[in-house]
Amino acid sequence: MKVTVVGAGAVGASCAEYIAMKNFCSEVVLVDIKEGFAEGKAMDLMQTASLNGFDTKITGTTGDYSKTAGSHVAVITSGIPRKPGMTREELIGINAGIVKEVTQNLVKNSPEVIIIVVSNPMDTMAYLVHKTSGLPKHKIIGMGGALDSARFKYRLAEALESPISDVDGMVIAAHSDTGMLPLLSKATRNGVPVTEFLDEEQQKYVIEETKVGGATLTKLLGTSAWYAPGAAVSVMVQAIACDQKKMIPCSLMLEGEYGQNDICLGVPAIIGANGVEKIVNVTLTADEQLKFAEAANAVREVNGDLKF
Ligand SMILES: NC(=O)c1ccc[n+]([C@@H]2O[C@H](COP(=O)([O-])OP(=O)(O)OC[C@H]3O[C@@H](n4cnc5c(N)ncnc54)[C@H](O)[C@@H]3O)[C@@H](O)[C@H]2O)c1
Repeated sequence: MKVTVVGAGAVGASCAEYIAMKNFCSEVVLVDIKEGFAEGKAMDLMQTASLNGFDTKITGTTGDYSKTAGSHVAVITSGIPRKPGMTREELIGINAGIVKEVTQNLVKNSPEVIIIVVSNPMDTMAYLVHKTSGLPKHKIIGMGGALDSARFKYRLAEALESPISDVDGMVIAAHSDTGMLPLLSKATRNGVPVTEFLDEEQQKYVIEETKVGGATLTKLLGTSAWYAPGAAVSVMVQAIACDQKKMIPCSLMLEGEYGQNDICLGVPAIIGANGVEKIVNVTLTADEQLKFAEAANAVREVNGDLKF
């Protein structure tokens, strides 16, 4: 299995590192526009191979997409990250051009590729890839829900004073500070609804801290986070590479599911060798349905700024 990661910055390199450490891919190609940067990151990572015990071959290239030919999966992390105080939506002007160009280069060299979109504003960038790549819809997957769900579980475990492995939960809808929908009604500790353990104030805290999870880190770090985003992507790549049929919330093109059409939004899906094997319909409460629809309206407005 050959995987390309475009953008050898913070998220791209972290993603390549986690993929290699899990040792399920034969090759990871890093691509960046900055001269020598991807080559340098690849060499540094390869020098951890004997220390960390992996056999995945990592190479780097400055914009030579012929080196990516025959990739099964490609991850797009190229673009600018947000600075403290910025929303993800403010990145659209620069990132849309980058994502469109990168997509064309990837598809030209790997016509069968499955693309995982990470660059922000992610739901809109995933929509852009649908509109410009010519790939079937099951081969375009936006990464947001996997990360946001991990942040939700972190906050749940904190409030429950429990180990994270006791906790399960999922975040759907938009990958934005206001449009995220942590499904508290379905979150559990060892199968018991968390609502049995947490009072209303604790529940509100978990939801609000989950939604601003990225902004909290951006304020602390001066740029957006990379470890958890990289790990989240690696879980998705592994689900495809190993045909795991894992249920992961991803930003997918909706055609009637959850009452929406012609929009990419986070919904639970089965991820396997074909990319998206199936979108899973879960029953939402009336309040969750309303919030999902509001998130869709906001993403649609951002999509309106795209020029194809
Ligand atoms: N979806 C998510 O959950 C999530 C999480 C974290 C970050 N992000 C987004 O991922 C993107 C990357 O974040 P980062 O922290 O790694 O940023 P970064 O600045 O560390 O890395 C981005 C890299 O992209 C490269 N690049 C720019 N234009 C390119 C092009 N045309 N071709 C190839 N490479 C190009 C840059 O040279 C840079 O090395 C940002 O848009 C960020 O907002 C998304």
